[in-house]
This record gives sequence, structure tokens and C-alpha cells, in this order.
Amino acid sequence: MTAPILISPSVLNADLANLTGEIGRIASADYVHLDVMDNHFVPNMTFGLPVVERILATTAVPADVHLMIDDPDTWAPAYAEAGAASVTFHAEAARAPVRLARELRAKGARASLALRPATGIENYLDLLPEFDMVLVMTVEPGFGGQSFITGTLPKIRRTRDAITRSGGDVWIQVDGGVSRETIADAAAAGANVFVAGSAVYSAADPAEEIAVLRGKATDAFRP
Ligand SMILES: O=C(CO)[C@@H](O)[C@H](O)COP(=O)(O)O
Ligand SMILES: [Fe+2]
Repeated sequence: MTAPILISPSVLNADLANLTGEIGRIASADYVHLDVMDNHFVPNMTFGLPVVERILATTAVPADVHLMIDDPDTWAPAYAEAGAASVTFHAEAARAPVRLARELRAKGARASLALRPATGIENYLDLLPEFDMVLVMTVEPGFGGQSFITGTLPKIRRTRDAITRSGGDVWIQVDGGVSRETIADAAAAGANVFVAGSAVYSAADPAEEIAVLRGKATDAFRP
């Protein structure tokens, strides 16, 4: 089964006072990536459920919510209930990741497990069927505009090979420093969902940037 190539721009570095307009500029994207930060799990704070609910009510682009928060076991299900297409929580923060993934799926969202750069995939390989996506962070979570950590590429490849061996249909997302310069390496390692914040929103034409990123990832992807 070949994984689809999907582009999910992050609005973290967009104009947060004009989210409706900013999401309108990426209407050709597959998802809009919403970074929820609580200033506990990461040293930064963005927005939470009320803002995400308003985005969901006012945009047609499916939402890919990335929770960088403590206690996702308590907070994540509400994002699924609100209508997020995909809800990602961090392995380092969840008390009961399998129970939480099942709850998210039961509420109609795709369930996704995120790993910080220093967190291995090995402890989670047997649990992959419980998830629809693994997010391999390619920067330390917390801020946009950082440089892609190439040392995460072997983990992406190990994850893709394990998914292929198991015959499953789990997507691999990369998030952080994804650009024209780095997207091919991530795709060649087996990633198929690409978060790009500054690359898309600092481009003169975000729609064109999405098309270029999609083309480079499609050419480079190795299952
Ligand atoms: O989750 C995060 C940061 O923690 C990301 O989603 C960033 O917002 C991506 O931004 P760029 O690295 O593409 O600028
Ligand atoms: Fe993110």
C-alpha cells in the first residue's frame, strides 16, 4: 500500500490575528497544522481548544492538531470531539497512549503519536496498529523556524521499514525545518506527511510553495 504524499502547513508563524485569512492562503493544502502549546511540555504557549473550535467552524481545510501539552489523556479527546481530522499527542506526555489512541479513534479522529528527536520508536513498534500516524519531530518542539535535525532520518527509515514489515497503513509525519532543501531527504527516508510552517508562510506565494514541496516529496518518497 503506497502512502499518500500530504502537505500540512503550520500556522505557528502565520498572522495569528488573522487565522481565517491565513488559512485561506493554503486552501490547496491537505491539512492545516495547528500547534497547541501549554508552556509546560514546551517553553512556549500558543492557543487551545476555543481557538481550534473556531478554526474548525470557519475553514474547509481539515485540521491536523499537534498537542505539545502535558496531560493529553485529559485534553486530547475534546479536540477529536470538536471535529479535528487528526489529533497528535506526545509519547513523552501520555500516561496511557493506547487507551488515548482508542478514544480518539472512537470519536472519529485519526490518532497520532509524536516522538521528540531524542525519543526512540523501538518501545512503540508493537503498538503501531493502534495509531494512524507517527509524528517524528525533526526539531525540538516549541518553536517554528528551526533547522531540520538530520540525525532523525534513521528513525524515520526504521519506522517506515517496521510499518512495511507489519503490512500496516500508518502514515509518517515530519515536523520542523521542512523546506525545499530538506523535504526530499525526509521523503526518501519514508515520511509521507510534511508539516511546513515558515517555508510556506514566508513564501511570496504559499500555494506555489505547497505545489513545489509536494512535487519534491513525491519524486523522492521511498516506501
Ligand atoms: O510543532 C512545531 C514546532 O514545535 C512545528 O509545527 C513548527 O511550527 C514548524 O515550523 P517550521 O519549522 O516549519 O518553521
Ligand atoms: Fe507541529
